[in-house]
Amino acid sequence: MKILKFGGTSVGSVENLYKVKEILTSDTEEKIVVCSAMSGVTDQLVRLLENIKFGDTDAITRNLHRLESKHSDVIDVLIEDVEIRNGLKDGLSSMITDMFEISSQEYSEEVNSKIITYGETLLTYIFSGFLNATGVTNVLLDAKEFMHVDSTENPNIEKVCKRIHKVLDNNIDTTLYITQGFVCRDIDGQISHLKRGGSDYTATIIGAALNASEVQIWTDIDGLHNNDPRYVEHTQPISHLTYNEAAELAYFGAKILHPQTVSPVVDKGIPVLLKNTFDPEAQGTIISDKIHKKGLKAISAKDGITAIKIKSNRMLMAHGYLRRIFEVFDNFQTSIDMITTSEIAISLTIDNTSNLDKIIKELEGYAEITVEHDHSIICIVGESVINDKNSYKLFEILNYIPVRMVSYGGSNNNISILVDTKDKIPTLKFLNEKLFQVEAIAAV
Ligand SMILES: Nc1ncnc2c1ncn2[C@@H]1O[C@H](COP(=O)(O)OP(=O)(O)O)[C@@H](O)[C@H]1O
Ligand SMILES: N[C@@H](CC(=O)OP(=O)(O)O)C(=O)O
Repeated sequence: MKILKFGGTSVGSVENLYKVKEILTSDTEEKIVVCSAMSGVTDQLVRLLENIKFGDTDAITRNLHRLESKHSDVIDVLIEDVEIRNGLKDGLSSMITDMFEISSQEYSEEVNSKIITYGETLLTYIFSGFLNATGVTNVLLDAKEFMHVDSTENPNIEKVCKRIHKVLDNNIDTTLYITQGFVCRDIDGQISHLKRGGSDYTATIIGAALNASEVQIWTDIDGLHNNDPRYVEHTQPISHLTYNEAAELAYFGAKILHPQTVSPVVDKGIPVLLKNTFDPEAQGTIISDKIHKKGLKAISAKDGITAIKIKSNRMLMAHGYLRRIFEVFDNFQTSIDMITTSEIAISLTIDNTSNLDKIIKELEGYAEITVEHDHSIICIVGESVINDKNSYKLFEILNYIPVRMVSYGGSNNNISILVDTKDKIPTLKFLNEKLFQVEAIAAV
């Protein structure tokens, strides 16, 4: 059994859905296919949720009609048989009616999750219908029946395993299943959802639950590149990554992978392949526990970072001071990403600022606090990267860009620097040239 996940761009148009069909029919192995919403649809649903919050019924109506016609147009082009086409359109209309009903309710967490996951529901319904109509027999599974993850940080794989086996046992003659990414149920059985981009995580949770032979993540690029291709030219795909490397890169901003993607499959050693829907022959990236090459692999950047400097002469020669500071962050369930210390000051970074005011108020009781927003962590990753003979070159960045913090040696596999977000792109470009010897480089 293989798990294949197709992202928003891969299922974002009729033309692309044909490409996905080709990939699915290229072999006969048993597969579960996890699909995202068509690209742009989840963002549209986020806007719909704003309309619901403000009780803006005109905007809700406009939004839902736009959503219906977008999906209805896809059915028109995909399905030739009139009867099947009309049947699918009836189903679509009744889903939109359900959405109207939910949108008339008072806004709540459950309304939020029900609405925001509808993009996956609509797309999988149409795609499964299209495959069946064109002779590719499949069964559409409702992910809400088995994705009981309890807590998104710590999914209950055993529970998912039991439930998904039950669902599969009801369909033993099938070798192709289509299901939705992103949606799940929480510990109380309420409909919930994973974080944005979470369908990758759905795929690896299912992969772990079923002990799949591999999980394939199909997207619009030929694997994880050694730098962010949105900002840097001449990036290269990486053929092999370890789970550690992939987890660091995903956590520190490599958008191609949801940050939690690899965690469910690490213990079971299930490989994760990153493949390009638009170039299926390209090798892509294999993520596994095997170290193919040590040293520098890739650079990524995570935005939205806040730096906090905590300064106090009382730290001088005192013990127990760090513990008190960490306790404050712990009490407000705020995790710390980077940390550097001197004898009288500590600088640290957080990305979740929802409790920042309370944290500062408490810290101000015994230290002078300075807060700087809009920073980015630039992360240089590779197994034993700190021993790579080229790594020292990254410090030349200090000649050109004001670096706020440096973290070296916390792990052998990661060197991080903190810069103002306005310096992120020049930093990524500079490091690309220095570390990967790429000639084309923008002037810094
Ligand atoms: N290091 C990286 N390697 C590859 N792609 C990256 C990297 N960093 C950012 N990206 C971007 O991630 C995009 C894929 O994002 P993703 O959310 O996985 O798309 P989808 O879910 O629609 O398949 C790529 O088009 C690319 O621009
Ligand atoms: N549709 C959801 C979940 C997801 O994983 O999407 P994508 O695979 O397109 O990143 C989102 O936009 O967040």
